[in-house]
Amino acid sequence: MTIGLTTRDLTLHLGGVTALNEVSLSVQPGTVHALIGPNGAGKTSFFNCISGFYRPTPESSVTLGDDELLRLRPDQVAQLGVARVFQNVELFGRATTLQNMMMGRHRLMRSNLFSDALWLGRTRREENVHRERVEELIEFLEMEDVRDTATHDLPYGMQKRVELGRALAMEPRLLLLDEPVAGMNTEEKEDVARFVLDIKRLLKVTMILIDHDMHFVMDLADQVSVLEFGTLIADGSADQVQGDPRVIEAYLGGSEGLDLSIDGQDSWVGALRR
Ligand SMILES: Nc1ncnc2c1ncn2[C@@H]1O[C@H](COP(=O)(O)OP(=O)(O)OP(=O)(O)O)[C@@H](O)[C@H]1O
Repeated sequence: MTIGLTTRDLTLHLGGVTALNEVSLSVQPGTVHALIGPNGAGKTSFFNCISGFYRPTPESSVTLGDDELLRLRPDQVAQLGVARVFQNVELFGRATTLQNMMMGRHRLMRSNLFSDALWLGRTRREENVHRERVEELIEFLEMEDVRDTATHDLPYGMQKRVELGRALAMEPRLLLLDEPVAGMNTEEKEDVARFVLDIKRLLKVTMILIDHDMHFVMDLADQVSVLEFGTLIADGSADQVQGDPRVIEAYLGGSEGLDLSIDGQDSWVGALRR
């Protein structure tokens, strides 16, 4: 079932800094929801709160469907179907694409070492089912050519794709994408954009996306939330947010500009959508 996420008064103190200040927002089921903001705005902190790595104030609430996520451990949050693709590559480099993706099936595997010893047959059957699912995902992400390649031998863009595959292998209900196209060339970005649209359309997974590439974000996101100094300053469609004076000020007032110019041309993700 497609599921949404709601935060109420999400507040996080880190040392002397209020990294998140009463952030209340709703991520609609089956949508791509972007979270943007200048450096230090609180985006990564937001993900860390959802994932169970950080402890927000007791008044805060984060619900996934009917489940309250706060006060759960990261492994318990993962069990509820929240998967995350991290900013840095976090693969087992000597393991192959297939092996790395099989690790994503861990939360879905019922067998453990003890039952393995007693029920070899069942374990083998279970392993086959997981293997089949991973093979389907390898096809979905067009990685057949590299399925048996050690991931440290793959180009950066392909390593990121394996990570996406491992997260999808968890059969998540919510996928957190932390700067998925940082450091990628245009072609690699186009691939990621295409896969994000396919994940939404075909797998119907709800996604929250953090990225500094505004073309990528604005073209993909159904809804955009903007943070500044831990406070939610705008929330709406890409068009609404881009025209919001507070958002423009937040970016232009900082060291980085919000570069939304597309050189008079249609954007590349826009072209993909047609
Ligand atoms: N471990 C920490 N201890 C103390 N302060 C922290 C810690 N991590 C982050 N902060 C502070 O919390 C605030 C929010 O940081 P966060 O990393 O969430 O921002 P961000 O929007 O993800 O930034 P970026 O775009 O640079 O990744 C910043 O002021 C940051 O300096």
